[in-house]
Amino acid sequence: MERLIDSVAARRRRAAAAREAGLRDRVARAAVELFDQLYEGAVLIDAAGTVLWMNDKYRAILGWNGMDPVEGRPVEDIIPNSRLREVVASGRADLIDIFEVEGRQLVVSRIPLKDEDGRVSGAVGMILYDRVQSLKPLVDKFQGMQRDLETARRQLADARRAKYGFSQFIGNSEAVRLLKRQARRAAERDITVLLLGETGTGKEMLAHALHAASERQAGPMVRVNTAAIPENLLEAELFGVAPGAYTGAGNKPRDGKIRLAHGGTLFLDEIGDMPLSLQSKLLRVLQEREVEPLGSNRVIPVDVRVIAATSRDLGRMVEDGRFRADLYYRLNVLPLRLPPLRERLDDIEPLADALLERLAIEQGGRPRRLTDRAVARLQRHDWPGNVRELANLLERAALLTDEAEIDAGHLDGLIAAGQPGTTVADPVVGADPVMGADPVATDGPASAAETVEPLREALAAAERDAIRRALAAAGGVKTQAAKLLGISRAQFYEKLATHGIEAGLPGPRG
Ligand SMILES: Nc1ncnc2c1ncn2[C@@H]1O[C@H](COP(=O)(O)OP(=O)(O)OP(=O)(O)O)[C@@H](O)[C@H]1O
Repeated sequence: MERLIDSVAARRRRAAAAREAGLRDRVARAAVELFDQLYEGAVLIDAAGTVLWMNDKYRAILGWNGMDPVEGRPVEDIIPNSRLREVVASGRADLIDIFEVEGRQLVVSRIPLKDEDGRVSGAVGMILYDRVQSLKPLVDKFQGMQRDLETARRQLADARRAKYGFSQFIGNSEAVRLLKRQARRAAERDITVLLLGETGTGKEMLAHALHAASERQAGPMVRVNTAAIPENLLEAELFGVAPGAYTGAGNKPRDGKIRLAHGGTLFLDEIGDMPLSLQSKLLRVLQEREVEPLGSNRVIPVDVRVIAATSRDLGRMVEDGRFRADLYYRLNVLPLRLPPLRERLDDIEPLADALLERLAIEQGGRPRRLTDRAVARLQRHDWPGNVRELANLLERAALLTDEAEIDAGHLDGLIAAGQPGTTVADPVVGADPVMGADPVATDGPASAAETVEPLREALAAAERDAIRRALAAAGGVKTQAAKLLGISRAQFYEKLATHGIEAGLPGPRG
């Protein structure tokens, strides 16, 4: 009885298998017919790369002699440079490609065929379109867009690459040599660095050099200037935005600068200006190494090395409750102090030479030289705006004279015009802006024409004066000073940088 049941079951299984095989056969034939009708050309190969079938249209495109069979021959014998064998080997489809046959550009598609066990048993190649010429405008447009995208990507990558190395950080004084030694050691360790120094002492430049000498040099270097970004935009700028986080946020996520620095260095400039409300969120990034975009309930892991910089006294800000103590200790792992220019007068000459060379490259012509008296004059100034102020002064001095040498007389007036408390009238009445007020360094009596200051200089001096007064009135608080002047915080910060004014120390110096 059991044997009878077994043989009935076996017969049923055989009948089902035969039905399935028949069905598969019919489907395969229908598919081949469909290929033949739908496509400009179609070819089928087996796992060994042998042609099993090719439709007449493909044969015609190849100019194949109708008498010669293509079946049973290696696919490359029939279609030179065919890539169907690669599709068999990889098991991956080439959904769309442009392929040249007999000098004609064809739009083709290659798809692997798999058996029930998922093994690749062959491949089918289809010519989707054989008149690529008519697609040329579209293809050109696409290629153009791809080129633009590549250029934009390259430019962005360049902008995010470190701009300076240690060798460009000029200075032979003991203080700078020590700083560079410490910075080189810091670069090798993947730890947080805090750069402390007055405005224009080279904090940003050193941050770039640290990144360039670190293991992260191939990664991005992303700078955020906390003081230059309005408070209400800073959170989104730093942490990013989830889709639809607020009205107008759009429906695509926007990466913040912290995320953009992933794998590289995040340079937080003017960290002392970070609003208290964001300080705790930043602390979390440093502690947990993850960032939570605005309006998101998801955290994203980030791998960044943080370099922070400030011209403020962060310790004092902690005492005054304006900076979180826990964030301060997180940042202050390795503090590096950048000495002001007045503490390293010997560096002025090499710095000035390098800056004049840079000017000559930018503006063309040969670099100007400084006379000994000019160097001595520069060394008598106390440089509240440090190297940036020196660079601005040399640029203006170079504009004032066509001579190859810049002498003390060219510098006196410019230095006097930049002094705190100088008003528009001062240079003409008190100190001569061109020939100078210092009798020791003046080269001779000035003519009336020489005492007239270019309007640009006069306006700049007036602006500098107004900024200094506002800072003094606001007790050094930038936001307040910007308000007094009726300009935005960002504009105010830019002006400070342009004039080389150190915001923390308003009023006369030296
Ligand atoms: N040691 C140096 N060698 C050569 N150039 C320097 C040096 N220090 C500063 N500079 C130049 O001086 C200018 C100001 O430097 P930088 O912006 O790095 O200063 P900073 O301390 O970051 O200023 P701020 O605090 O105002 O942002 C830049 O043009 C920089 O190239």
